[in-house]
Formats: sequence, structure tokens, C-alpha cells
Amino acid sequence: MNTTAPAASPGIALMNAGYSVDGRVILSELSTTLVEQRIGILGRNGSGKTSLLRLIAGLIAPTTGAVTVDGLRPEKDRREMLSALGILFQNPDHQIIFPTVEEELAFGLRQQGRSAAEAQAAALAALAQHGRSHWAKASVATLSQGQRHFLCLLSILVMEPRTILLDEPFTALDLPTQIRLTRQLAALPQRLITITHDPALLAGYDRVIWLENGRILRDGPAKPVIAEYKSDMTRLGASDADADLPR
Ligand SMILES: Nc1ncnc2c1ncn2[C@@H]1O[C@H](COP(=O)(O)OP(=O)(O)OP(=O)(O)O)[C@@H](O)[C@H]1O
Repeated sequence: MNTTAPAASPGIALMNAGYSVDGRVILSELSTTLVEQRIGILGRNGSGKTSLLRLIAGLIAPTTGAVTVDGLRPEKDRREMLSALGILFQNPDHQIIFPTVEEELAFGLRQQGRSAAEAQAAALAALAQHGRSHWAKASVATLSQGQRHFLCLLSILVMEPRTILLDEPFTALDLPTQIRLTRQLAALPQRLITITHDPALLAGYDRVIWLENGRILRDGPAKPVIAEYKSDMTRLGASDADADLPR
């Protein structure tokens, strides 16, 4: 998809990084370094996945410890972070802010300090590279959900970040779009960190981290971590825990 390999990235470091709100621990103090090419963050609803994404992205600051992304402080080094980390959010409508495809693609490049002419040229080149030159002047509102998702991915790729963070990348996408996107993502030279509750997305990954209650429950190669996660989720699903909700 993007044939230029980005410069080597030293990785993401969590150093006793924790996050609490009003005394409630959302993420307990996490310490690890993310350096592998394909990393999955796996966990069920409420386990802390989105909070971890927000911490790495600098959208929230850790309440204990620190996070660095290629040596940068995500909540402070905003401009340098654009070349270090790109985030594909679950819902493209939370990401897209411009009315036309061309403007949307040019925006990140302008933020990186490129001139208007350079940004426009790079946006058009990216569309041509993916056989979508005819999208340039199109209104974003005329694109389907899957097309908007792809536009968001293109907007990240034109900035050539060293790591891409994907938040439940296939929610709301139909099967052909999922298959296409899987193929496109697999071909990327960047480090990918995929956050999901669905272990199927992480098959073949170098490393899977299983989050539970804001803690790392398991961390290792995809196969054994996914096998244990699936068996635990099946056991939980077989119980009638929901029956305990107050009436
Ligand atoms: N700002 C906040 N204030 C209070 N509680 C919060 C806040 N942010 C997250 N939480 C709580 O922390 C827990 C983890 O939330 P988080 O959204 O990170 O989980 P998740 O694994 O992404 O869940 P899901 O798969 O359902 O999106 C949840 O119980 C959530 O309600």
C-alpha cells in the first residue's frame, strides 16, 4: 500500500504509567515496551483498551508514571508526534473534519509543516497511487462508511507515521471491506498496534497483550494468549452473570 518504509522507530515505553479518575483506577501502573511490528491489545468491554489508546496518543495524561513514543512525550510534543504515531479511530466521523477528500488528506500534512502546495500535491499523489484520483474533489458526505474509513487510513499514511494505532478497525465494515482492509494493513511497513475485543484480528501477530481490569493479564506470542483468552471468554459467556443485574 505505502511502499516507503518509515524511518526505524525505537518504540513506545510505558513506565509505571497509570490512569485514575476521581480515585478510581482505570489503568493500574503499566510497565512495558512496545517494539514488535504487529502488536495486539486484547480485552473485553471495560478492560481499559480505549484508555490505553488515549494514553499512548496523548489525549489523556498519565496520573502516575510516564509514556514515551519514540522518545517523545505524547501529551506535549504534538507536532513531532504526527510523524511518530497515526491513529485510525473506530468511527471515521470522529476523525474527518473537512468537507472534501482533498482537503482532509492535506490537513495532516499542513500540520506537519508542509506548504499548501506540497500538501495538495502529496494528497493527489496518494489518491493516484490508490486508484482514487476521482475522489479528490468529492464531498466526504458522498462516501460510504467503508470509503470514509479508507480515507482516514490514507490520511494517516500520507503523513508516514512510524507506528499506526488501530482502534477496533473493522467495526461497521462489511465483509469485502474488512478483507480488503486486512490485506492493505498486512502489507504496511509500519508498526501496527491493534486494539480489539476480537482475537480473530490478531492471528499471526508477533505479540498480544491481554488487558483485564486495567492490568496486563497475559503478554506473549499471539497463539497461546489468544487460546487462553478464547477459553476464558467462552467460560464467562456460559455463565449467567447478567442475571445478577439489579431488577
Ligand atoms: N473519564 C472516565 N471517567 C470515569 N470512568 C472512566 C473514564 N474513562 C474510562 N472509564 C471507565 O474505565 C473502564 C475502562 O474503560 P475503557 O473505555 O478504557 O475500556 P474498553 O476496554 O475500551 O471498553 P470497550 O471495549 O467497551 O470500549 C470502564 O469501566 C469505563 O467506564
